[in-house]
Amino acid sequence: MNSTIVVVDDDRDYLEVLGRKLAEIGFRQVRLEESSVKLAEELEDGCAFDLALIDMTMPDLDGMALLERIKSHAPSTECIMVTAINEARVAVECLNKGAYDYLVKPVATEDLALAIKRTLERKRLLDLLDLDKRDDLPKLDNEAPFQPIVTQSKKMLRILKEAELHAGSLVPVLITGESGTGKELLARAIHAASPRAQHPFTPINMSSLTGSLFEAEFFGHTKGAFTGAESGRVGYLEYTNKGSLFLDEIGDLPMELQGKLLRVLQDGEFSKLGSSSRQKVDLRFIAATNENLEQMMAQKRFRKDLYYRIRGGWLHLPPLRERSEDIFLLCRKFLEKYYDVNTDGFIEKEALDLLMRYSYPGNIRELKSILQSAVNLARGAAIRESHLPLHLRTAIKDCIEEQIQAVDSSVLPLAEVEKKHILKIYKQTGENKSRTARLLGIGLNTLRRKLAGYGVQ
Ligand SMILES: Nc1ncnc2c1ncn2[C@@H]1O[C@H](COP(=O)(O)OP(=O)(O)OP(=O)(O)O)[C@@H](O)[C@H]1O
Repeated sequence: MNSTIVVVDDDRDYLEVLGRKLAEIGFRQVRLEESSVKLAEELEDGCAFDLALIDMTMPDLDGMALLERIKSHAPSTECIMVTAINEARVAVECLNKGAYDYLVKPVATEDLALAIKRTLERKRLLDLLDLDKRDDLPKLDNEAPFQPIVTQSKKMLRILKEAELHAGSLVPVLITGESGTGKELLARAIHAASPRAQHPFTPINMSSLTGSLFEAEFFGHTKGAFTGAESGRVGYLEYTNKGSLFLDEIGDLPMELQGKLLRVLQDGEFSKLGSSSRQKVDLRFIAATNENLEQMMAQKRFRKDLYYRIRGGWLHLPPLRERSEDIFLLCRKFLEKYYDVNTDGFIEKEALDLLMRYSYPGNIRELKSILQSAVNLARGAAIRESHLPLHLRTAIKDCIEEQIQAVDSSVLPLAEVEKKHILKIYKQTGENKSRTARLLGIGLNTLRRKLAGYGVQ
């Protein structure tokens, strides 16, 4: 596991005992420290850990004094006190001073694992709350898993930090966003940043599942389970054991299969087709959709219990048109295979202008395919306007004309201009009220009121 832990105890033998137990539980980043004074100095110099396991009785600086110093200099380090004396007064004092838990020696591995799990879960929740309050941009602790996601958008960088915080825990994560915004890429990054990174990541397209396929695909089957089952087959659940299951397009899962999926999520147990024995699996679930699940629930097309089960953490990816600062970076990333992107000449200014102004209904996937086609047409030369698809050039020309008309219509009363604009966007979104409200930056109720005023239901 990726959390950083420091254990402080002046008794070298006990330090090593705890070190071994932590390795057994799966923690890899553990520091064993005999000197509480040395650790306090380092923490005061800015060093931080996710968790400190602190012995109470130590010479020079005892556990209680170290706890106080940690809470004033590195408050985000959670502390668990470890003591030889089981005394309620001492325990209460430690908790009052900011320790999260209190363990009595000798500590059983299961108790240690449980206390650490609870403490790190609380830390994750506090870090998530803190993220909402902060104005500065949070840094990723482990950048490598998120490297494939190219972005400099502040919105996106905050989402990546949130994703990193969820990655360390077991909570199911729901990723929403329009098609092509990078939901699968983010799901892969969460898996890679999680303690499960060495185990399988299995993407499943839920829209392709039918009633009979669901069980065969998820549970697998034994030899002879049904006509034609000439050999046994391992299903997604068994294959992915200890890894992450990516439930893509979950909004497209037929209602009759949602109950079956819910049972899988709740029980973590299943029986192969053709077998009566139950098998247990240890899985992390990540789901994604470009549907509005809340709307689907209101229309009774998506089960509420399943929704709350999959939405432990919720990450919503903004469309590319809301992070246009990423367009140039993405162009560089997608073209670096074919061009020397360190020189300015790989794409002509007019072509870049068009790419920067386009609205990308297909998001990053669309940008990628536009560039792939442009590379083919340019045959090694810099990409020019004429290498870009006609629909993109036309869309931008139309948009410029509309802007000119909008200026011409400045003699219209303001209410009339507003009405025209709202109705235009409403039409462009296929009469989708939520999207229209989001694009216009107004509340859904305000939009409904205005549409009703224009005689649109
Ligand atoms: N920030 C990014 N940086 C680099 N490549 C990206 C980024 N976001 C998306 N991509 C690329 O864009 C393409 C679409 O991404 P992805 O499949 O993850 O989107 P999606 O939201 O899951 O789409 P859908 O809803 O259609 O399944 C992929 O080739 C992916 O690698």
